[in-house]
Amino acid sequence: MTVLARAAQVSRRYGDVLALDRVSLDIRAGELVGLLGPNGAGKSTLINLFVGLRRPTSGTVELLGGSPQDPLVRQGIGVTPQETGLPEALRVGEIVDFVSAHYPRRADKGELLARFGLQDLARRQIGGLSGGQRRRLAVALAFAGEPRMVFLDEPTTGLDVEARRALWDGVRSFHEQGGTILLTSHYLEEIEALARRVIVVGHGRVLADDTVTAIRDVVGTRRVSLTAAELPELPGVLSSEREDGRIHLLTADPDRLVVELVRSGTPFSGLEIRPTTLEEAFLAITSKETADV
Ligand SMILES: Nc1ncnc2c1ncn2[C@@H]1O[C@H](COP(=O)(O)OP(=O)(O)OP(=O)(O)O)[C@@H](O)[C@H]1O
Repeated sequence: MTVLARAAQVSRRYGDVLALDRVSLDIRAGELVGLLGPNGAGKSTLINLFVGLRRPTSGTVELLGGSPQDPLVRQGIGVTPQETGLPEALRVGEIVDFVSAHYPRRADKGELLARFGLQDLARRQIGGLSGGQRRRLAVALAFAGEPRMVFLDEPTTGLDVEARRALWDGVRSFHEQGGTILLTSHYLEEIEALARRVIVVGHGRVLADDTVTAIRDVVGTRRVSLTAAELPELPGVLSSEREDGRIHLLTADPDRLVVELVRSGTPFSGLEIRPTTLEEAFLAITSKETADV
């Protein structure tokens, strides 16, 4: 299938900060892909490279078979950055006309607004919109030029449940008509609602690139921490580390682990079980895979 966006061994530095570290990935036509990762993981940087707002320090980025720096290539994409400032005095319909005028192909204004639940607001000034309505409008504008591919950086931040669903419906309908989308989120739940493929990034690297189901299994791990001199062999331990006299174990089945620990008669204290953060889960598993090789 045609590759619409490709990063090959891409690194990006901001001074001393290595925001992306040799990232390689392909997004093919018709895919809806979620980019998942904690704050500072490098998600926005990757989007900015794909849409031509920044250049890589090393490696190459391709967009629609050309360069993201080429304005003609960029006419084939739509973007909603994390933060947008829209002119307050313009009406909703006017800004849609203004943005569409930059593209050779234009979405039908009525349909576009309806797709994002904004059909009754075409004559409203932007200054009179609620925060959620503004965000939906900013996302709708990414679709104004009938793009082949759309990039959405945290599209639903600050939206309530209803507005989030309206936005998801809009994104889904574009995808059902064959559109390609890359969106970022901090939440697996959000990506799960939309995408099948999820790319997890942390510390500027791709930690996993898999189906949402596979990622969900990994993220479902728990961290069991305790103080003990020695531990016997325990079932289902994905990784273990010692830190300041404490032992931290990662497992998908903490109940079984604790039952076996008690059965073993090993003295321990200070037992704690908590969900792992996405980053912990992936870093532990990736470092385990590397150690196993
Ligand atoms: N213009 C910049 N100047 C200096 N450092 C930057 C700049 N932009 C990003 N960074 C740094 O690069 C790293 C990656 O940032 P990036 O915004 O890509 O992460 P992110 O995954 O999008 O985070 P968030 O979820 O918070 O938006 C961070 O350490 C950030 O501080």
